[in-house]
Amino acid sequence: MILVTVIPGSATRLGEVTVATVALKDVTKVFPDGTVAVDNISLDVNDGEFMVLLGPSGCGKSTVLRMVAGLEQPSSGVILLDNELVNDLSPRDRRIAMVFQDFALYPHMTVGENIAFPLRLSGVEEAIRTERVADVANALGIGDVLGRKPGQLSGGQRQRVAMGRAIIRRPNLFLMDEPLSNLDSGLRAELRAEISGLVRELGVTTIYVTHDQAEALTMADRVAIMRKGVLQDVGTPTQVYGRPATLYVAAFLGNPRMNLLEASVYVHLDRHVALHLGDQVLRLPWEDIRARAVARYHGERIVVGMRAEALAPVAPDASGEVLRGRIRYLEHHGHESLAFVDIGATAIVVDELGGQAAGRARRSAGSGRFSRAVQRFIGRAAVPTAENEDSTGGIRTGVLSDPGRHHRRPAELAVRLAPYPGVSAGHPLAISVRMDAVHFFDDRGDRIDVGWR
Ligand SMILES: Nc1ncnc2c1ncn2[C@@H]1O[C@H](COP(=O)(O)OP(=O)(O)OP(=O)(O)O)[C@@H](O)[C@H]1O
Repeated sequence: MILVTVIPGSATRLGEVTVATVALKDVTKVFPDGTVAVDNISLDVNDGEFMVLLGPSGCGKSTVLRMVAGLEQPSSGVILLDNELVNDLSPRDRRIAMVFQDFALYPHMTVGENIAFPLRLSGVEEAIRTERVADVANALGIGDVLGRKPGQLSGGQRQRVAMGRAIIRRPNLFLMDEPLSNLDSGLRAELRAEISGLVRELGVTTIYVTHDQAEALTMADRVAIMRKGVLQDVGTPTQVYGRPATLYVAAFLGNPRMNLLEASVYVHLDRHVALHLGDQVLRLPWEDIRARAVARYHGERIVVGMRAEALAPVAPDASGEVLRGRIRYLEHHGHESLAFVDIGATAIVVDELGGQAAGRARRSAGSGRFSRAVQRFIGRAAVPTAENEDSTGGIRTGVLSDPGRHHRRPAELAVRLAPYPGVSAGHPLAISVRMDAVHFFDDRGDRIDVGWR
């Protein structure tokens, strides 16, 4: 891997950037045809921070970036750069540099001339231009190709030249829109380390747009996850991965994807909260700090999320929180194999591009003896009503079955196994579940939790 070398002192010479913070407050963008590309987003980017906007195609990431750059006007809301309202400031007055996916270099100019071009436009004299081009090119590891034309460069080198041309202007703020998406995966991995290393050395506040979660999780100080113009979650990679705010974020991040299973909640006072997954039951002990929060959904359906790292194959007779099923199929990835196990439960499939989860159904106070006891115990009125307990005392449907928001299908639990295990499809598997690593989401798709980050 080629590392970015920013020699001591050169960062200051290259950088000389001033403080830049970005704040979007209640920003909405509705295009003339009625498309709501950005829906009431508020987001603060700190000075020197590397903020990644992540989401599927069409969720509004580029529109946010273009509004910060001044290329689009917000329909409502304000954009502040360094606490100054810039809604009406032209792009050129914002000291912003943008790097796009389809960066265009001038084919007839050398690398050096391409990088120097913005300085030439602003009338910087040649001696200073030459010195700054050398600094930037060395920092980007392209100092030895300054005399070449773009056609004589690799894709990665061309992208570095584009970066160099953006950096040389000493922007306060970098805006990057999928700058790596045209490159092959090996080069992408190499360049993402270089780019994040370089902008950190330079200390330039950066907003970086991508739909690639690996880029987001590896490069960002913080990640802002969008869906259909709406901000879903903002946090460090560890926060959004480890404690996703919504079902959507949980489903979007991670490989393999988080297992999301429909569970019926049944409270066993003082003992545990039972989570019924089809015919199988997991128990969340009362001692678990989240048990009371989950107990509020007694008699209802929630979504239980388990990443593959929360699951481990165990001996068939193992006790504790164990799910049992049969392997439906295996995927071999070289360093590991994934078993997809039919455990007779229902999976909730979140539509990446579709609407948000169902609106919260109103919960009414319980009326039965058991309900009242639970209510007293957990101190809330969110317990089953006569209508949602069936005649056998079992649990009836909650509100997760709104087909417009999610769809359901038989669950195939993704479980990590050693590479090429001596098992095949049809083989029974017992899987232990680390209950402390399980996530809970309500019918609206919001995290059920105590406290927050
Ligand atoms: N000028 C425009 N007029 C009407 N709709 C637009 C316009 N520009 C973008 N849109 C729409 O706004 C929504 C958000 O687009 P945007 O380009 O911001 O999404 P994105 O998340 O950056 O997607 P991608 O990753 O594919 O670039 C999309 O539905 C898009 O079709």
